[in-house]
Amino acid sequence: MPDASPPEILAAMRIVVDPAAIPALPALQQSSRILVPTMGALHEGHLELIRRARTLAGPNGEVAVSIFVNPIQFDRPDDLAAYPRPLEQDLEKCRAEGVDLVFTPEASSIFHPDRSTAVLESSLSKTLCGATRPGHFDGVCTIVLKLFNLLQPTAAVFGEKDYQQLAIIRRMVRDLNVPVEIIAAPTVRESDGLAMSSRNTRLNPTQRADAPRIRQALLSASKESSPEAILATARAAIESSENRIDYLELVDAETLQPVEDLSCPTLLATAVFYGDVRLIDNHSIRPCRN
Ligand SMILES: Nc1ncnc2c1ncn2[C@@H]1O[C@H](COP(=O)(O)OP(=O)(O)OP(=O)(O)O)[C@@H](O)[C@H]1O
Ligand SMILES: CC(C)(CO)[C@@H](O)C(=O)[O-]
Ligand code: BAL
Repeated sequence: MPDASPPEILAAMRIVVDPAAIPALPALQQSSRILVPTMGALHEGHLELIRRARTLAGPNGEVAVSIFVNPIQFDRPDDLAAYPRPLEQDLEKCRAEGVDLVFTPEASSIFHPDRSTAVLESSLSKTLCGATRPGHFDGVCTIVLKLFNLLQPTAAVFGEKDYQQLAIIRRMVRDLNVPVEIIAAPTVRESDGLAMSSRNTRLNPTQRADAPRIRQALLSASKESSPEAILATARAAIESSENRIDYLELVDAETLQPVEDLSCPTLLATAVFYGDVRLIDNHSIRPCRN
């Protein structure tokens, strides 16, 4: 019996707030659901992730986007309070990209008041952002696993701007046998090289004009031939009267531990404060030298 629904209704994007109302993944035709987890305030970086998901899902698969500012991954209450939440604009952007399902729950429906279980990663999360944002990646792993359990995606797309997050999610999926394929997408940048980030909107004009130095510094320093020279060059090029370096490290691209030489693929990674706005960026140094 043919479906009598008009095509515009068939194509409508579903917006789900209540976790209990998440539609099941149809078993036969729509066998894939590709999830893009976000905290909203969507920009071109997110939209590239969504386009990647759309391509992977194909015409019969589903693209799901979660928009949830996850309170348990914030180490500073002021950062959580100031996080931008332009939900209506986000929904319009998702519609324009052909997203099938947006999941945008309330924190109260996600976290039981009496919750006592979390996902803790104990190796990759000890350096870089994990060292300066205590508990951050426990919060990320816990919400991502909950999103996977709720939405049952076949695959999920994450950005390389959050390189450490991507590595930790891959580790979690491996260690806990989570049946979700993890797809990485490259960092999308403004025309002056600044990595797109929802927090960029909180920079004042002077800070915004200064911030591209982060990317320029990582690129120029990576031409140096020793870890010491790379770090010294990057530090000198990032530092300005507008900012404060939270961390700047050269780590093994796989273990995320600091390196003493350049014999393996490495990652030059930094977090930089402009006032109370914290920006991150990284640059992979390949191929192996020495
Ligand atoms: N510039 C970017 N290029 C590619 N992916 C990105 C970019 N910015 C964010 N992402 C990815 O989008 C997903 C959701 O990230 P999130 O919602 O935290 O956005 P964000 O811009 O990183 O915000 P912020 O860093 O201010 O928290 C993550 O997988 C993240 O890596
Ligand atoms: C993966 C994520 C959506 C979990 O809250 C968040 O850490 C982010 O936006 O990168
Ligand atoms: N994309 C990183 C999320 C956070 O800063 O909490």
